[in-house]
Amino acid sequence: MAASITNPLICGQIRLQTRFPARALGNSRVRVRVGVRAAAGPVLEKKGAAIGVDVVSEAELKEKGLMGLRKTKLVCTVGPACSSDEGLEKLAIGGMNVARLNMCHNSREWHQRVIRAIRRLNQEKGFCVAVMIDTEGSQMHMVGLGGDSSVKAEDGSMWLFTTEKFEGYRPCTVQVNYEGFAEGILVGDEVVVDGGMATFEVVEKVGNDLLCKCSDPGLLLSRAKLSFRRNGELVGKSVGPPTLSAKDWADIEFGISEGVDFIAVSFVKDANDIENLKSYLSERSSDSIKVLAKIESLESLKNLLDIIEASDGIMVARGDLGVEVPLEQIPTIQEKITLMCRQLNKPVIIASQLLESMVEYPTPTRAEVADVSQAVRQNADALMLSGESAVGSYADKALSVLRMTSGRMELWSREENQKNLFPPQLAISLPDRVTEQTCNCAVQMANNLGVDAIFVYTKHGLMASLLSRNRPNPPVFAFTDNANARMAMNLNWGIIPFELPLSADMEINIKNTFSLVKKRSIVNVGDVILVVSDLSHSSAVPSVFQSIQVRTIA
Ligand SMILES: Nc1ncnc2c1ncn2[C@@H]1O[C@H](COP(=O)(O)OP(=O)(O)O)[C@@H](O)[C@H]1O
Ligand SMILES: C=C(OP(=O)(O)O)C(=O)O
Ligand SMILES: [K+]
Ligand SMILES: [Mg+2]
Repeated sequence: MAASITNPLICGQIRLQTRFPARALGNSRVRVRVGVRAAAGPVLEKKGAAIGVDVVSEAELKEKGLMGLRKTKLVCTVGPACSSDEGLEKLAIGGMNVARLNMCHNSREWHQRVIRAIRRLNQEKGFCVAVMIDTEGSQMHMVGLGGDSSVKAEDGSMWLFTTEKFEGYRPCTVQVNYEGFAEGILVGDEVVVDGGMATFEVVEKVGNDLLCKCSDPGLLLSRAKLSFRRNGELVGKSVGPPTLSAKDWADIEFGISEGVDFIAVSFVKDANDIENLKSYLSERSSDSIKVLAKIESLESLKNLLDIIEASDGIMVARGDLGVEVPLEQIPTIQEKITLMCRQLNKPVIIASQLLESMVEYPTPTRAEVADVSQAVRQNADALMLSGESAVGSYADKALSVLRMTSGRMELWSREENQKNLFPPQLAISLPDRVTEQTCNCAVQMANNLGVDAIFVYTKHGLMASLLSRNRPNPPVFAFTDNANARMAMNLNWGIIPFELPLSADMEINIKNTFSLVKKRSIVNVGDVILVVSDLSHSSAVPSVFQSIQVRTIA
């Protein structure tokens, strides 16, 4: 590995000394406005093709400069409120990096139309929106209440939990969706409804059913979630349906055939759930699809480290998580998961209720903006909208609130980032450790020198993600010749992916990309670029030659 600084004289110019400190703090050329230009978005011209960068990043760059580029990625759930071609285009213009399709809702034909519309927009208009499907997941839950939206369970009342199927409502009887729900359950165990809305004690096993006494009264909502506790501890995996149901597998098959970029797995229990899906994708030659684990159950919290290691990324699914654990624990769990993901170099999405009030209202609450800011401050890779974009009337505004709020917090955080430059060592083998160290040092150098951008040439996005992991001040432009890698990088903090043919000769790549980005005024003469690569350095030296170089756009 060689860390060579090309042309130190150019980089050491006085110009840099006077100009850089301000820039390193983001003061120069950066305008993060809180006003809303959101709904309309920037003026876009479709010319992304030759250099393989999306029109939205390019427009943002022209408007705000290199240091003003947004780092936090945005995921939008597509539902009836935004699924038209116009609705999707508005979200794309507004900065949606990933479209999420929740397979709980709507038909496969409906989802297929949306996926194809997104692909068409990407192709015809130069966006780069990745597609994520989110499995329904099989959870143990109540089945209907015969039309009632809720029923009250009184203290001491006796209830039958049964798998018998019937129409309508029978007093004090709860239908359960999963046949084997009572297997392994003992008299004295507790049935917990919606994480504690109401609790029952098992008094008798009657065939496959459970006779229970209400020990903590409360409301039962239709489709309320059921779990079991023994001596205060959750009763584990052997009880309840498998993580991926037959319908989920059919949805995954659909995702493979539509060539989606991400599959988010609901109610993951342990690393096996993820490993099974990944090996299936591999057998189907679809291992370019990234598998995200949704952390939304107590069980997943118990196996957190293994799950994160097994997956390609994590979603902190606060909606269901908040049903399983006391709400006051969610903020610390979120922070812990976010930190672990960064240490293990996996992108993390913070999801659910970020701007919940915007499902109905055109402005967020102060508390919601604070919650969004906190997630950005924690350095989450991505933020997600659910109902705000799927069914709300203000999808574009909600997206713009995410955009503006994250931009503002990123700017403020930049100064502080300097203090967190050294994450723990990750790799064990020497070659991997070299890559990791190269990226750590590169970011330290980039921040200290206050360079204008980091350029990385990457086959699968690994080096780009290792740079992103260090949360550098300047943007990371990741050049890849792999379309899947480009889409996957849509979830990585601070990376702007470019897709274009790469040569085995690094010098050619550097010359080519420098000239292309200059021609498009993405960078200007005099801009200082830190270049990182692990592609072979020259055709005369075919072996991998990792290097960090600092070059000036001439
Ligand atoms: N494809 C869809 N079709 C209809 N409604 C949807 C769709 N996707 C999401 N929604 C609605 O948007 C809301 C929020 O989305 P999400 O958080 O993904 O779902 P849920 O709350 O059901 O887990 C849900 O209440 C759901 O009704
Ligand atoms: C994102 C979540 O999952 P879903 O919307 O599928 O319930 C959640 O529970 O927060
Ligand atoms: K889901
Ligand atoms: Mg959920």
